Amino acid sequence: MQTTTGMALHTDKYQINMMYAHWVNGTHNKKTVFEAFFRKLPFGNGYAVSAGLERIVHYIQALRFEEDDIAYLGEQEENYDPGFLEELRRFRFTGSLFAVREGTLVFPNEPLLRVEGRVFETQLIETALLNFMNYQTLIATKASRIKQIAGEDGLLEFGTRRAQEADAALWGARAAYVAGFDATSNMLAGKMFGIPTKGTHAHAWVQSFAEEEEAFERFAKALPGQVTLLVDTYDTLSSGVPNAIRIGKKLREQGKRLQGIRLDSGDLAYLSQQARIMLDAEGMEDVAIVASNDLDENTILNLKAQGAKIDTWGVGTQLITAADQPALGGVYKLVAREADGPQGDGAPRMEPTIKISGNPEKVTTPGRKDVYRIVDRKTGKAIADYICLTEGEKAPTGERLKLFHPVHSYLQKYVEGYDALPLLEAVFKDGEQVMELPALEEIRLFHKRQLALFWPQYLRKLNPEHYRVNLSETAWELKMSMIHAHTASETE
Ligand SMILES: Nc1ncnc2c1ncn2[C@@H]1O[C@H](COP(=O)(O)OP(=O)(O)OP(=O)(O)O)[C@@H](O)[C@H]1O
Ligand SMILES: O=P(O)(O)OC[C@H]1O[C@H](OP(=O)(O)OP(=O)(O)O)[C@H](O)[C@@H]1O
Ligand SMILES: O=C(O)c1cccnc1
Repeated sequence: MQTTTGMALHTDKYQINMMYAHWVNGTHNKKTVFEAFFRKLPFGNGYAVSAGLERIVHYIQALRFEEDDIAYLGEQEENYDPGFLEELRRFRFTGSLFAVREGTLVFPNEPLLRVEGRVFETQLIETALLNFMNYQTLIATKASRIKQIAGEDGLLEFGTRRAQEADAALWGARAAYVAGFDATSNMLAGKMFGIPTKGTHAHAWVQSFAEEEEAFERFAKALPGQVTLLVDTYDTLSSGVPNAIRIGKKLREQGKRLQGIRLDSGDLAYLSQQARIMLDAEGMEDVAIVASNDLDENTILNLKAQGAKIDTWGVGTQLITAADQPALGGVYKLVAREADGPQGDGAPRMEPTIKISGNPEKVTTPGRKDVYRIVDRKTGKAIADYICLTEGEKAPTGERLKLFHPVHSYLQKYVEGYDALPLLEAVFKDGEQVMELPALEEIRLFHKRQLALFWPQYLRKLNPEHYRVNLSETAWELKMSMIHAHTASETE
């Protein structure tokens, strides 16, 4: 389930077969550089929220082929050579990982991960890395959209029962918390990650007693400090709310307080307004109204526009399954490889590599790259992201900088008076973890600060402005020369 040990086989068979073919050819220790990025933002959003790194780190730390993995591989129809299986027995990740921090706002075509190492290991981990990065980034992005609309209202993650199995529920709850949700209903997620947990009660609680009022009373007696009553089992306004008010009064007499009521069906705008009037008439202005029922950012926005009196939103299915776009299309592409032929005495000589496609959006950008967030010193706001090669050119340092659109090169501009914040940070170097992972609260805060770096037009839910990700001139020229070299050799 949530374990990251024993996950060496959490990969596609073609990775094992490529590892094998490299081993047979004696090329398995050749150095490679891969970068992971996505091409299209989900949900029509203006940004995505990076997530998944913590799990990636745990996965890499624990990456070993256990004896039962080796035995299973030995049974495959490929009939792998025992020498290869022996090599897998000794397998350890010896490469380097550079990654953007969880909670970072990220954009299409910029590397979120850069993995460097022997092709034997960089190829193996592709599947798991994309699996973790794509799902968690998707859910963090969906949660961030909901948070943008909910503002300072409470947000509870209720998705577990509808999630695509247990891992999705747990890591999805964490991704939602990173992006601004306040609590989860999933107790294991609370225990594992330290996310605050919250819960009301279900219709079954009310149904298990003859009378709704009795059910409320018994619940309040058992949990006097934590009473949020679900008021829609029979009839919200004629039964649920009046009964909740009666319990609220009793609690008040005991010096306690009814925390809230929960609405879970019907017209949530109308019912919340009426319930608010009824509660306020009894001096219960401090009793919160919680709403749930297939909510997402659109229904929440709509309900707010209708003047719904809802303080806290419980969001499940739509968030945890990213229902309107159930996958993020992140990819992992080879950008540099160890050159053939004799190597010098020092580090291996690397050369860029490109993937050509008839679709210009799918042509990869060759070379080992870094990405910087260019922030205007005067406004403190991000202007654009800037991708440049790690070798053969200078990282941006504040002087006049030419920005290039990576696909439409005629789109260019110059910027000055900026800070260039590097987004990719070293997480592993030569197999050793060099970054201490931040605590979850720190990640959440970091995400909040990230949002403050962007003008609101990039953050709005509907038709946001397009934030630019640019290539350095040198990276652009390398890409063009490699495209030309390939197309020229094709026409020869
Ligand atoms: N005032 C409103 N404006 C827009 N959408 C609303 C409003 N009130 C509720 N909704 C949403 O409309 C949908 C109503 O779905 P549905 O008709 O299945 O629920 P219901 O009949 O009220 O409850 P259930 O079938 O769960 O008992 C939900 O997604 C809910 O969040
Ligand atoms: O609607 P979601 O955003 O997924 O939130 C979680 C839902 O789970 C519970 O419902 P339950 O499982 O009892 O089903 P029902 O209310 O949909 O009948 C709760 O009452 C919410 O309606
Ligand atoms: O605590 C709740 O109200 C809750 C938890 C999970 C799913 N729906 C509601």
